[in-house]
Amino acid sequence: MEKAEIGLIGLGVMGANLALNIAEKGNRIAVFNRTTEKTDEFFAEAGALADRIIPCHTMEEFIDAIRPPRPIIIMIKAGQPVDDQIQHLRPYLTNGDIVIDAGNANFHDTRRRFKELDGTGLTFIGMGVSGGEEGARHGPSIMVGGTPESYARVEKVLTSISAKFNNEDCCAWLGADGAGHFVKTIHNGIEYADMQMIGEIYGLLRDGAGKSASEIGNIFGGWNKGRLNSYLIEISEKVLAARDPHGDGPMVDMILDQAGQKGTGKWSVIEAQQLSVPATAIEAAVAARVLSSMKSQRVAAEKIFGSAPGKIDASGAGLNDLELALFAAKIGAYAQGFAVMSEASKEFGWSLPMPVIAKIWRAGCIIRSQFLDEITTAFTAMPDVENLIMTPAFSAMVKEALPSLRRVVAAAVTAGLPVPALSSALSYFDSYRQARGTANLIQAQRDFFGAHGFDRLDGKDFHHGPWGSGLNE
Ligand SMILES: NC(=O)C1=CN([C@@H]2O[C@H](COP(=O)(O)OP(=O)(O)OC[C@H]3O[C@@H](n4cnc5c(N)ncnc54)[C@H](OP(=O)(O)O)[C@@H]3O)[C@@H](O)[C@H]2O)C=CC1
Ligand SMILES: O=C(CO)[C@H](O)[C@H](O)COP(=O)(O)O
Repeated sequence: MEKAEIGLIGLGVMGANLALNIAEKGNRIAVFNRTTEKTDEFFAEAGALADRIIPCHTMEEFIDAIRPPRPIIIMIKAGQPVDDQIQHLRPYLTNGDIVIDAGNANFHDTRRRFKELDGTGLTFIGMGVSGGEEGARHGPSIMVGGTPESYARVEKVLTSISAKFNNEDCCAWLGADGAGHFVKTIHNGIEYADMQMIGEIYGLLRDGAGKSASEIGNIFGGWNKGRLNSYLIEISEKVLAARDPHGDGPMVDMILDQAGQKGTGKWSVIEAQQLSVPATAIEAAVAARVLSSMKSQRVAAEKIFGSAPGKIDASGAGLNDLELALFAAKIGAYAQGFAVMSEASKEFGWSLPMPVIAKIWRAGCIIRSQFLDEITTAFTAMPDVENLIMTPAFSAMVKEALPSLRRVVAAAVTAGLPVPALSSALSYFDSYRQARGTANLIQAQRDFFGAHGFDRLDGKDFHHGPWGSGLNE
C-alpha cells in the first residue's frame, strides 16, 4: 500500500476535520485515535476522501503507514495527555521525524517539549490552530513555532490546508519553540475580550433597552456590514436569531448564563502580568467568565441588592454610540494583546513579526475580521511601534470613537449594568494618554512606609521624602 506523507493522532472535533482537510488537499494521511471505534466511524464517513486516508488501530500500524521522515500531528486534549502521547510515540519514531502538537498547549509546555526532543534526531513543532470545527475542515489560521528548517519541511502541506485572505496563506512560522502556541494563546485572550465586549453590549440592549434577542440580532447584522464586520459579530447575529428547537422562544434565552473556559484566556492574563504589560480588557473578560460561573451567589446577591434600575438609550444616536463604543473598546483589547506579544518577543528572543501575525488572523480564525486587515496595514507601516493606538490610523479611530465609549460606559454605570471589559478599555485609554499620572502619590506612600525611594521630576539626587528615614536627606 502506498505510504502516507503525514500522520495525525486524535480524531476529535479538530483532528477529524483537519485530517479531512489534509486529505482533500491531495495529501495521503494516516490517522490514529485512542478510542479505535472513533477511527472506524471517521473512516466510514470520509466518503470520497477515504482513498487518501489510512485508518490505523495500533501505533505500529500507524508508524508503518507513514513514509519516513514522518511529520506527525497530535491534535488531542492539551496538557498531560500530550506528554503521555509523545511518551507512547517515541519508541517508534526514527531520525528526522517531526512531532507537531496542534492543540491549545501552554507555551511553557511547548518550550519544555521542544527542549526534550532537541538533540535526539527528532524535532518538535508547537502549532496554534484557530477556526474551530469549520476552520479545521476548510481552512484554519495556523501559527507555527519551532525551527525554520522543520517548518520548511511541513510548509507545503500546512499552507495547502490554511485559510486564504486575498490569496495569501493564513499560515506562518512565527519563531522558535513556543512562539506559535504563545501567539495562539494571545489570540484566544483577545477572543475572550472580543466576546465579552459583544456580550456587554448585548446586555445593555437586552436589560437596559428592553430589546428582544431577534432585535439585537438584527442590530448586530447591521453592524456586521460596517466597521465591526467580523466572524464573532456574524455568529452573534445568527445565534440571536436562532429559535429553541425544544421550546418556544429564542435559543439564547434558554442557555444558562455560565461561561466555560479551558485555560488560554487565563494564561494570556498570567503572561501579561509576568511581562508587566497591562492587558486590562482581557483580564476583565477572564474575570467576567469566572463571575458568570458564580450563578448561585449572583442569584442570592440580586435578592439583597436588587437588579439594575436604569435604562439605556438605544435609538438613533444612542445606537450609534453603542456601535462606536464597541469599536473603540475592541481597539483597546487588540492593542493590549499585541503589546503582550511584543514584550514576550523580547523576553523569549522570538522576533515575533507583528504584521505577519495580524495578516494570518485576517481569515480562518475565530477573531477574523476586516479590522485585522487595517491592523496589518498599520503594523506593516510601523512594525516596531510600541502600541497599536500610536499608529496614525488607529489613533484617529480612537479619537473618533472614544467619546461614544465614554458615554456608553457612563450610561451603563448609571444604570447599574455591568460593563467590565468596556470600562477597562476606557480606563486603559484614559490612563495611557495621561502624561502626568497619580503614581507620584504611590511612590510617596511607598517611601513613607518602606523607605523605597523615588525619583524627582527635577532630577536632583534626593530620593526620600521628609518623613521617616528621609528626614535626614
Ligand atoms: N474545539 C475547538 O474549537 C478548538 C480546539 N483546539 C484544541 O485542539 C485540541 C483538540 O480539541 P478538540 O478536537 O476540540 O477536542 P475533542 O474533545 O473533540 O477531542 C479530544 C481528542 O483528544 C483525545 N484524547 C483525550 N485525552 C487523551 C489521552 N489521554 N491520550 C490520547 N488521546 C486523548 C480524544 O481521544 P478519545 O476519542 O480516545 O477520547 C480525542 O481524539 C485541544 O487542545 C483544544 O484545545 C484548538 C482550536 C479550536
Ligand atoms: O481555541 C479555540 C478557539 O480559538 C477553542 O475553541 C477554545 O476552546 C476556546 O477557548 P475556551 O474554551 O476557553 O472558550
